[in-house]
Amino acid sequence: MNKIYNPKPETWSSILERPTKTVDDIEATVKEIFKEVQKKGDEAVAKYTSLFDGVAVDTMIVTEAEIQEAIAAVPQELKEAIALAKANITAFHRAQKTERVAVETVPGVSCWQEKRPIQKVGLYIPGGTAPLFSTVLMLAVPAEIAGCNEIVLCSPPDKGGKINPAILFAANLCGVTKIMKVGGIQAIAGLTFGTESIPKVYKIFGPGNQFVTVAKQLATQFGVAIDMPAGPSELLIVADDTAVPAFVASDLLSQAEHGADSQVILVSTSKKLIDAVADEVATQIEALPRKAIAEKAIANSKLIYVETDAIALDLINEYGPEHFIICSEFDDFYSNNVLNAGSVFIGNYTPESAGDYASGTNHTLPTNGYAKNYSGVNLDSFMKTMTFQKINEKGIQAIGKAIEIMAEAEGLQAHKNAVTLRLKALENGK
Ligand SMILES: NC(=O)c1ccc[n+]([C@@H]2O[C@H](COP(=O)([O-])OP(=O)(O)OC[C@H]3O[C@@H](n4cnc5c(N)ncnc54)[C@H](O)[C@@H]3O)[C@@H](O)[C@H]2O)c1
Ligand SMILES: N[C@H](CO)Cc1c[nH]c[nH+]1
Ligand SMILES: [Zn+2]
Repeated sequence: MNKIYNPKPETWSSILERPTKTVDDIEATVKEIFKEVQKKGDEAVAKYTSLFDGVAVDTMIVTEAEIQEAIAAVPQELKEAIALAKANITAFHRAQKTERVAVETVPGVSCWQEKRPIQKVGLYIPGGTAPLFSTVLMLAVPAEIAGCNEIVLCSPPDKGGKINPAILFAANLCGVTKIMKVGGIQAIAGLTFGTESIPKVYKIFGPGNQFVTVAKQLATQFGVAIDMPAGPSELLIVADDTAVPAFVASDLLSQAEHGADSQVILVSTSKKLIDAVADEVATQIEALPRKAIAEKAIANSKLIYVETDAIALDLINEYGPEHFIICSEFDDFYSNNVLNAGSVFIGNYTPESAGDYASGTNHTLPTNGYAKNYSGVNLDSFMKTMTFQKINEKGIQAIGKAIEIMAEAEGLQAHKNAVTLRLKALENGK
């Protein structure tokens, strides 16, 4: 791992550059696939599934028989673990429901705000190198709590043309209404335009590799909303001598094993800790089944020494990590002052994996610095906020004049008239 000591602030952005491909590299492919799916529907989707996933599927739609087969195939122990995770995710997301906000701004003018579910949502579940059934819980649980009535799930088929049984089990458990064997750019294009088999949706959710992430961003140009750009996983840990090097190394490796383009960073005010963590990473990586993947991510990763916690905090806020672990004597300082992070994990006994699976928080989070301007998935992601107003005679008399003056000043006579007619009617006692 690269050790960097006291980097000057002007070098931070190049040191902290993500290893992901730039959007330009992928955009041309995404555009071409979108065009073809829009024109040819299922035929184009099947073509790209065969090209990128190396399999020809008879029908993209998962049947009830396949779901029942999957339910039978999932071991009882895993079913119980999924049930525990689902209960915690449900508890945390249900608690995010908010009351109606109502204010009488002036007597006779009532304004209120209410939330409504997004009716049709598409959930993308990654399946390229690992079948992320935990992501089903993270997306379908809040979708169901919000009251979305069409929940379409897409995930890439394996070489045998099947979706991992745990994904199907979790989807069935969490109220998904339609499951499709399709992944990558072609899945996002299908959800954007609709095909003979894939329903067109209003909003697309879920993480994925760079192809999926760029495709989601392009989907927004065709009127579909997305949760956020949630690309290759990343983790930044700030730790000092109160941290346990073996724990810190295990957390770094947990995100490094996601993909070669994942990025993990340690920031520390202790050179001793940096050395101990580097040794631990070298030892622990040897035993990992996904060592080859983790090694590539670790090669891009950094161990950064800084002199003070204040400098560390500035660097962290500039980076805006997807996940931020704090193992420091000054954990309050970091948790109170961090501005840019998708999800924060505090203390030696809060591994990042807890948020990935079962603490209750959502693991679908902004990457690539988007934690500066996007939230992770939460209950509100599946809802729209609508405002209402009801004005009585007294109310329109209170604000009518101001509206008339403002409409006149904007040169919008019809706007003014809509008020003037009412005010006159009231003056005339109508
Ligand atoms: N940010 C988050 O919240 C979060 C959560 C979970 C996972 N992740 C990330 O999700 C990613 C999952 O990636 P994955 O690859 O395992 O699964 P994936 O399902 O995202 O992507 C697999 C699909 O990519 C397509 N593809 C592969 N190579 C291609 C190419 N050369 N051209 C066009 N399309 C191609 C194929 O259609 C394949 O089905 C990882 O990077 C992981 O770090 C992020
Ligand atoms: N760490 C991933 C988000 O970046 C989520 C995940 C799912 N399974 C394991 N991890
Ligand atoms: Zn993870």
